[in-house]
Amino acid sequence: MSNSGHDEEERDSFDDANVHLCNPHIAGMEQDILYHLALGSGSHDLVEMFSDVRYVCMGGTPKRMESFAYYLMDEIGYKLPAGTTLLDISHMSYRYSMFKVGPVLCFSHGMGIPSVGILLHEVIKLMYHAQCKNPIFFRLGTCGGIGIEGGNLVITESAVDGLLRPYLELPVLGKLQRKPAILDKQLANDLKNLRLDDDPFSITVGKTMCTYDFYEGQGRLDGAFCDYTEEDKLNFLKKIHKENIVNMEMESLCFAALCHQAGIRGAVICVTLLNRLNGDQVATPKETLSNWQEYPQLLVARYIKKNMGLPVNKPQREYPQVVKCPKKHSMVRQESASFE
Ligand SMILES: O=P(O)(O)O[C@@H]1C[C@H](O)[C@@H](CO)O1
Ligand SMILES: O=c1cc[nH]c(=O)[nH]1
Repeated sequence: MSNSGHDEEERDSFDDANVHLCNPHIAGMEQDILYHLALGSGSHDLVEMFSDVRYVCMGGTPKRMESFAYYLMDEIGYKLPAGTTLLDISHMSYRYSMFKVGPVLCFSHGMGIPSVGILLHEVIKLMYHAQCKNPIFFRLGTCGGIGIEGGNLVITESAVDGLLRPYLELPVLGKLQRKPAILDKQLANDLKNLRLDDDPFSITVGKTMCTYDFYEGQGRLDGAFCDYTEEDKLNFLKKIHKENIVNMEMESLCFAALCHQAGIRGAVICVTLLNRLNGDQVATPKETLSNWQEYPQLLVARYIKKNMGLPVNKPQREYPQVVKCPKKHSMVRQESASFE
């Protein structure tokens, strides 16, 4: 049995397999309206529009995903049909954004489990209706590092909730359902191995704590409410760090659980915005943050290019280098003069 919950023979047959839905009702429906994407199996020719999709990339903001779509176009050498521009395919939904670059679909998923969960239901159904073969899903996010300085990458090995439980718990028809939050270990390792010596970031593979809130849920002292001390906070962060939890964000649990349930290989790659052992506020200049947000994109673009048989290259532009310090949880960043 592989870590995706499917045995190797089953996995091999996935390589050319359509996405199957664990829902007997959909096949019998006259049409399926993907309401939050402003698409439908009756209103759109989903096979014509999307059957060539092999990679689904998602992240919090529309801007990040649009930039990623443009970056991918350059990287994979994809040309838009003459006279057309990159369109937000689901702009009529006013909920999520969606861009297609050849075999890659890029979505914004908003913040938190409810938002990414709705998107994932509809994207998984889209893959099914479009008869996509064995798509791979990536979340390209931001996170708070635990013992890792800002501007480095974490690839999630497995996700836990705020109580360190490795499943998504969802009330369904008045009962709690538990969906195991398992990610593909091979995919995580393959991504990690794509780091190049010149890269300005380190990559850590470890456990991610996925919370329902950015402030109290992540033990911050700077929310509108707080009834614990700095010592309480640090004790908690150090305790979970000992359990190999290396970052906190707000979507990985649901992403892992729904990908696993659908039999889809998935990976979560987040850039750290700060080391939570040193503080709570995200005080890094915006320009630096937007540079850091490109790091997960570099790695995922490399994975896609390698899979497509294209050469993998080092970053095409200069990024500031990380300088390691001897102190345990500490690294300082050497800002390049042209950068700030
Ligand atoms: O993909 P993003 O950068 O939105 O993910 C993290 C988790 C929350 O959605 C958000 C909090 O700032 O950032
Ligand atoms: O600390 C952080 C930073 C980004 N996203 C989070 O959820 N937490």
